[in-house]
Amino acid sequence: MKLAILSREPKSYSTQRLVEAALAQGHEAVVIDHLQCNIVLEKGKPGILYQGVLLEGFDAIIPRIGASVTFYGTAVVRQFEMMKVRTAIDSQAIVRSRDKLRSMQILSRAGVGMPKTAFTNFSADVPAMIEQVGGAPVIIKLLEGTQGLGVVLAESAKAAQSVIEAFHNLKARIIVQEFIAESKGADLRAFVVDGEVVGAMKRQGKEGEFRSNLHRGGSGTLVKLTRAEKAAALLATKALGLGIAGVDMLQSKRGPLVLEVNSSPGLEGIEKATGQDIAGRIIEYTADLAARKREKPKPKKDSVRAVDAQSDVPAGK
Ligand SMILES: Nc1ncnc2c1ncn2[C@@H]1O[C@H](COP(=O)(O)OP(=O)(O)OP(=O)(O)O)[C@@H](O)[C@H]1O
Ligand SMILES: [Mg+2]
Ligand SMILES: [Mg+2]
Repeated sequence: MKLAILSREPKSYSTQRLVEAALAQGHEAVVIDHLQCNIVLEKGKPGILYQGVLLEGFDAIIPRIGASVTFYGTAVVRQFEMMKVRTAIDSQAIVRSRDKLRSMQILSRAGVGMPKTAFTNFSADVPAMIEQVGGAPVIIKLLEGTQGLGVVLAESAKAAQSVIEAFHNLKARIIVQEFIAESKGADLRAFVVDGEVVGAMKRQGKEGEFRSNLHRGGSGTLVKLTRAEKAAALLATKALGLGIAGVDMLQSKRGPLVLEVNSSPGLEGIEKATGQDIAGRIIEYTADLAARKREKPKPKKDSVRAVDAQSDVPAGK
C-alpha cells in the first residue's frame, strides 16, 4: 500500500518510526508536510497540490498535526477524506480533541471519569467558579495549551482569582479544574490504537513539579493499567471518535480521571517505556482500514468511529 504520513518533522522520532514500520510491513511510505499542501477545489474533483504535483494513488494517511496548525492541518486531512483516501485519524476527531472544553463536554456526556471542571465567560463569576470545582487549590488551564504550558496550579482562592482575571484580561479562554492532589505529580498515558490499549506508562513530574509532562522534565515508566483505567481510556477514545489516541489520566480515590485525549501522541516516550512496537501497530491498523475500504466501498460503519463525522452527536442518536 501507499501510505502518507502527514508531518512537519520528517526527522522526529515518531515520524521516522512510522516510516520504518511501514517499510518493514512492505508498504510504501512518504512524509508529507501538510503546510506545503495546497487544497484545490473544482466541481466534483477535490485535489491536493504538493510541491507543484497533484497527489495521487495514496491508500491511507496518518496525520500528525501539531497543535499550532490545527486549522490548516485538519483542512488538509479533510481534503484527503474528500478524495476518498482513508485516514487513521478523522479530521473532525482531531478538531474535537484539540479544544479542551469541547472534548470535556463530550467526555462528560459519555460518562468518562474526569476532574470537576468549570468554564465561564464572565470574570465576575470567578469566586463562584472556584467554589463550583470544590474551592482552592485549583488548576487553571488554557483551552488550547499543550506540553504542560498553560497549566497553572493556584494554591489559594486569592491566587486563583488573580490568575483567572489576568487570563480574562488577555482574552485567553480557560477552564478551572479541581486539583487532584492524590496523583502526586504523576499521570498515566494510555496509548490506544483501533479500540485497544497497546501500551501504557506512568509519567512522574520532576521533583517539586505538579505537571508530569515529559516536555517539562517528567519521566515515563512502564505500568500495567487496571481494568477501570483501560476502560476509561477506551471509552474516552471512542467518545471522541479517534482511531489512535494518547489518553492522559490521573489516579484518584474515585478511580481514573481523564484529563485529555491527544490525537497526535508522541511515540518516543511510550515505545521506550514499554518496549513495544507501537508504530507497527499504527501501520497495521491504517493498512487494515484501507483494505476494509477496498473490500466494501459502500456502507461505512466501523466500531471505532462511533461519532458522527460532522458533529459531536454519537451516530444513531
Ligand atoms: N486537575 C489536575 N490535578 C492534578 N494535576 C493535574 C491536573 N490537571 C493537569 N495536571 C497535571 O498537569 C499536566 C498537564 O496537564 P494537561 O495534560 O491537561 O495539559 P497539556 O498542556 O495539554 O499537556 P499535553 O502535552 O499532555 O497535551 C498533567 O499531565 C498532570 O500531571
Ligand atoms: Mg494537550
Ligand atoms: Mg497532557
